[in-house]
Amino acid sequence: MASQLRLRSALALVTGAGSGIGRAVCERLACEGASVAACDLDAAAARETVRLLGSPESEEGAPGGKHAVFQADVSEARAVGRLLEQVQARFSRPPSVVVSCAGITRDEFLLHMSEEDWDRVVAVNLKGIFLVTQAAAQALVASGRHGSIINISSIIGKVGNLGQTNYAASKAGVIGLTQTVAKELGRHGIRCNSVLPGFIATPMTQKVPQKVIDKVTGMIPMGHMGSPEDVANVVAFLASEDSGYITGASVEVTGGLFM
Ligand SMILES: CCCCCCCCCCCCCC(=O)CC(=O)SCCNC(=O)CCNC(=O)[C@H](O)C(C)(C)COP(=O)(O)OP(=O)(O)OC[C@H]1O[C@@H](n2cnc3c(N)ncnc32)[C@H](O)[C@@H]1OP(=O)(O)O
Ligand SMILES: NC(=O)C1=CN([C@@H]2O[C@H](COP(=O)(O)OP(=O)(O)OC[C@H]3O[C@@H](n4cnc5c(N)ncnc54)[C@H](O)[C@@H]3O)[C@@H](O)[C@H]2O)C=CC1
Repeated sequence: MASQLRLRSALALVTGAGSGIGRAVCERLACEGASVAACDLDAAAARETVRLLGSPESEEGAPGGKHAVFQADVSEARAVGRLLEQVQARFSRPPSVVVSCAGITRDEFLLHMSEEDWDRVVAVNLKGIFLVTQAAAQALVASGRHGSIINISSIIGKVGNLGQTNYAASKAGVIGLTQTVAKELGRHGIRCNSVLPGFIATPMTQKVPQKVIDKVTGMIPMGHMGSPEDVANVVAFLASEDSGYITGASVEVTGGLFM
């Protein structure tokens, strides 16, 4: 019962909030009492997420509501700077929980991958997390507040994957970034951890060829794909004081895939 409101004093910024894992994270953190700043490139999708959060004060655009919607491209420095300014203006404080879920794939074998597809995936998945983490950390340190930063990497960042040189590199980079941030910010009471999901049923994996889905599902010790809620459960733990002595960790949520 205690875990149900362990985030009642938290303001959580979630990027990629408009779909899949990010939407599930928003729902779980709100369920545990957090106010949610739901950010996405797709503002309409983020608005739908906030609508789903259901508290009466979360009516879209309700001034002073418990939750709020923000639109930003996390790969753009100016957009991320504006995002943190807008969140602090709306809630009068920096987010104490920051969950970077925004991410894309542009899959292709190395021999045929375009520079553009390399650049875009790294810009969103890695540079985006750098920009959001830096802006949020600067605000927290300036205010003397503690915080928990959770970056969504992937098991692919650990083991690689056919057709994903760009994605694998970006997700491996997230792990290294997270460990370094943990080293630098621990003395400020700011924790930083990575979550490495496996094969999770979201719009992102719906694009995977069925023959590949069939191959990988048979490799998962638990025998099935994971759900966005499986990831959100772990994010909520890392966001809360129940993980208060955990930082720099990479937590795999994979059903045992590639353990
Ligand atoms: C030995 C089985 C190992 C299976 C491992 C699968 C790993 C997947 C777990 C992912 C967990 C985390 C996921 C995540 O973080 C979120 C995502 O990134 S979801 C997207 C994941 N993307 C992929 O896995 C890439 C899938 N492949 C493709 O999209 C296309 O193949 C690609 C665009 C790269 C190339 O298309 P095309 O030129 O049309 O070639 P084919 O599709 O016909 O493929 C040729 C051949 O290669 C096999 N193959 C392709 N990708 C994979 C792969 N990832 N793992 C294993 N095998 C792959 C494909 O089945 C074909 O085999 P044939 O025997 O020749 O039919
Ligand atoms: N689905 C899976 O199997 C796995 C997903 N992940 C990671 O989890 C995170 C969430 O993935 P899913 O929910 O599956 O994907 P999704 O495609 O359902 O959601 C991604 C969200 O990010 C948003 N987004 C994309 N580019 C953006 C940008 N530049 N700025 C702001 N928002 C942007 C999209 O609009 C979308 O709402 C991603 O980082 C992904 O790499 C990691 C491992 C496995």
